[in-house]
Amino acid sequence: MEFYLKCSLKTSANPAAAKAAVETIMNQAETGLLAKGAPAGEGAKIKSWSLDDNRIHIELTSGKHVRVHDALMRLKKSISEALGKEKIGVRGVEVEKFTIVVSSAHDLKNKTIPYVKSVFFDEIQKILCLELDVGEAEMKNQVPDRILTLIEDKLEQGDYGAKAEHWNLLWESEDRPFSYTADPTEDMLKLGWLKRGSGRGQWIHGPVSTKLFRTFEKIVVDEILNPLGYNEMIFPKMVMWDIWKHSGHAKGIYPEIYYVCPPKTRDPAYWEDVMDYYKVTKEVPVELIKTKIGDPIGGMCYAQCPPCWGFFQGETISKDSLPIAVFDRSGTSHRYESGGIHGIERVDEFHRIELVWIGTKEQVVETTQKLHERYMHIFNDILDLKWRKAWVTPWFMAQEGIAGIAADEVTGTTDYEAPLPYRGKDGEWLEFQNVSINGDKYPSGFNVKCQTGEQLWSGCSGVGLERWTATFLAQHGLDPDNWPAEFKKRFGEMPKIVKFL
Ligand SMILES: Nc1ncnc2c1ncn2[C@@H]1O[C@H](COS(=O)(=O)NC(=O)[C@@H](N)CO)[C@@H](O)[C@H]1O
Ligand SMILES: [Zn+2]
Repeated sequence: MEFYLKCSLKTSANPAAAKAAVETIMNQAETGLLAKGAPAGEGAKIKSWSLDDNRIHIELTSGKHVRVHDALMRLKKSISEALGKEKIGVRGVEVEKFTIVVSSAHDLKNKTIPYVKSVFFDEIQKILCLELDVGEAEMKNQVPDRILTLIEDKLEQGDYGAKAEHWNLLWESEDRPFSYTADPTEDMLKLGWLKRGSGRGQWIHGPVSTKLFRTFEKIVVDEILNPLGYNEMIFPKMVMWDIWKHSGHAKGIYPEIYYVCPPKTRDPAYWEDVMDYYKVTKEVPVELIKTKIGDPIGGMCYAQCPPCWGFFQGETISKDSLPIAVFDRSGTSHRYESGGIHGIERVDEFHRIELVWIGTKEQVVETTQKLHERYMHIFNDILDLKWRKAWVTPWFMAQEGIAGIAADEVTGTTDYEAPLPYRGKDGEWLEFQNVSINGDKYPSGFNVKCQTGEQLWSGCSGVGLERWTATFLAQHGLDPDNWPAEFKKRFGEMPKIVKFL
């Protein structure tokens, strides 16, 4: 990897008066200024420098240590001091050429990258040459470093063939016969348990399917949350960009967010023309409305746990408060899912119980283990499911568009999956929930510290109620007489169904 920078420092007057001082700085730089922080001999190098009547021209090269833009800032600081003594000021930096060369087996697919003027792939030398379009501000703000990281991620994604999901079987329950093999959503519609909402991937749950959701929720409360001491919180459901910047979601969830825009003003007079248009035409003037709403402030709840970190952000948590175990079930999550008509197993608006636990690495690993044990009890002894667990790409990496698995063998996501008999013997299994150890990602992302100074870790688990319902009914059918006794007794009486004529 090689960085190259050709630039000049603009001076308020002819720098000739300080030539000797500049010469000394340049001569000592490679063993001093530009070597600091780099392994021996791997600092930045000065390829050339010269003075003219109001500029100091500099050419720099570097490897990945003391990169040329950092090297320039160091030189600029020291030259400014020297020029200052001659009452000459440095008036900024002009970049003539900034290139980064990295070795690469193949070209980049998408070459439009912010602040990148051109991308050239040399097939023979197997190198990728990037020409950047950056100024002093971008160099100070480490934009070249982020561009390099982005390129390395893209090249790696290319190797994985985009999003190759990682999947390793951990455990599978006993096989069991399935007496019911129809699509539960179809039968729920026929029986009037639910109806499609008017929104894409949206459902209206009648009393029966709602009671199913609430029974699953009650099982989670009675079998997990109360016994393990989880306290309920209410996480915000409209998520601001700032949260997703800290959680990492701002790197990759744009294709699936339901965006939220505020009105430009709440003054009714401003909206009168919209109201009049509707009253006269009975049509909502969407084009007109688009001119009257502000920029998106964020989006509807997507991963459910990120907004809870606003509660801990910037704090130091006392040792005796750890481990923290909380959950949220205060509202819906929204994802602009893939097209096509799905049953309730894949919806745009869904209901999830999100568990979050925070502590030292040991506490988080122990809490996670206890959770897996409780889920094992629920799925085997109460819901009597056929199901399995698999170690997969951590959910937070997948949501940042990164494939592969986490660095250490502890951080990662366990997907809970079940077969849906109506999909047939080789049908795709459905992920009905997951449990993740998220490592230090969120405490670091939100700057949350522990009184003892140990690195905080966290975990989370998303219980999808549509997914539990789809799985449970797909395997047991809609007739309560065929439901496992342990579930049936918790469900109780079937609610009165609204009859449509
Ligand atoms: N489109 C969807 N429809 C129904 N349920 C969904 C949908 N997307 C996710 N879920 C539910 O939410 C669970 C967790 O979603 S996840 O993206 O895998 N993981 C996260 O977002 C983590 N924050 C844990 O919730 C899934 O296992 C599933 O049960
Ligand atoms: Zn989560």
